[in-house]
Amino acid sequence: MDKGAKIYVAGHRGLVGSAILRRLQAEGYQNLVLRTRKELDLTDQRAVYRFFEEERPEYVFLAAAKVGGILANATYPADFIRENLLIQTNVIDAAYRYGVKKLLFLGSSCIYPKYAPQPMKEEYLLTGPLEPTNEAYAVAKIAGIEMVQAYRRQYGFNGISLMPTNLYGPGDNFDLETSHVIPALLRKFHEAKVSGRWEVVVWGTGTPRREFLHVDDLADAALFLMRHYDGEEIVNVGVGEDISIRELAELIAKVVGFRGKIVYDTSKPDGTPRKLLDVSRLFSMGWRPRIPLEEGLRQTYAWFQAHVAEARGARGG
Ligand SMILES: NC(=O)C1=CN([C@@H]2O[C@H](COP(=O)(O)OP(=O)(O)OC[C@H]3O[C@@H](n4cnc5c(N)ncnc54)[C@H](OP(=O)(O)O)[C@@H]3O)[C@@H](O)[C@H]2O)C=CC1
Ligand SMILES: C[C@H]1O[C@H](OP(=O)(O)OP(=O)(O)OC[C@H]2O[C@@H](n3cnc4c(=O)[nH]c(N)nc43)[C@H](O)[C@@H]2O)[C@@H](O)[C@@H](O)C1=O
Repeated sequence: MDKGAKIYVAGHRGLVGSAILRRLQAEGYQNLVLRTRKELDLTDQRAVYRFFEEERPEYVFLAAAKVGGILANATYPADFIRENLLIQTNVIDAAYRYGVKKLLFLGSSCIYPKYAPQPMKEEYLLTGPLEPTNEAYAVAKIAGIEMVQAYRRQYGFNGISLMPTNLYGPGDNFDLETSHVIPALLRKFHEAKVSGRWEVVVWGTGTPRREFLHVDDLADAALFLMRHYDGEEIVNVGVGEDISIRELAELIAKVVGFRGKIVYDTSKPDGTPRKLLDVSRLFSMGWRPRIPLEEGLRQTYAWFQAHVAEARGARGG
């Protein structure tokens, strides 16, 4: 990917896409092709073909998808399977047809079986039943992995697939119904602190364990693999360590400065009991994450205060 290469970042306003865009811009890439969803709906196959025919990007980072936390996945499975199948099928096929040199597809750690041995190696894919709360999303992601591999085998198309663990960082979705746990808890603790409430409700039992990667580290890994990896095998992207939701809640309370009580709403789902990736494939290539969790949470909280809490305050929300 030379600095003049024409690069399409699909989903450049999302958590991951915006981090990849920041990183590309910081490294001096200027020939970037960007479209908002309003300008190009990636579920519309004809529009996607027209776009690739006109723009002819050389590299594609596919970071557009229907994404959400445990409750959104469990409540809207039809949207998750439909939109993700359409977006990824259209973009991967158009990339192949219109001569893209390399495409990077993003899966997720939820593609692995619910009770996979921990940490989860890439070869555990399709070895057991999935977690029901995100089965529709996971099946779409697994189809995307298969499609990238099939296009490599049949057509020699250079697509690679990354399986990131749970991500967080600036630009995340802070909506309490649809977000992932980190943005939800940052917001809940912040709002409790500023309004003087003494209790914060955390979903589930607090016992599930999750692994969290800052999105700037994910963007770093995405560029690293775009440059150095051309294989068919999927690659896990994570930090190699996990923590319980209870420990996470206590850490976020500390970061935000909330000193009240944390209560657990066990009517909400826990989801997969544990999701820790085996990252030895990626680490053996020489890549390492740089941002420790507490530092990443402090930086994300500062971003939330400046961009989300401030804007809501200004709107009186
Ligand atoms: N967040 C996480 O914890 C994880 C994410 N991933 C993967 O990373 C990728 C990016 O996720 P993330 O950045 O978190 O998601 P976001 O929801 O933050 O961003 C998704 C982006 O996709 C765009 N998009 C969605 N639907 C369409 C459409 N029909 N046409 C055009 N654009 C569309 C959105 O546009 P708009 O802004 O206009 O709505 C948005 O920019 C996904 O593949 C996801 O599965 C993997 C593991 C964990
Ligand atoms: C990235 C990943 O994200 C999803 O899977 P998940 O890991 O279960 O994601 P989550 O961040 O929503 O929850 C993690 C844990 O945290 C608990 N939890 C506590 N309190 C809140 C809370 O307030 N909000 C949320 N969302 N969760 C909470 C929650 O009950 C669960 O035990 C899938 O979409 C999946 O498809 C996927 O790819």
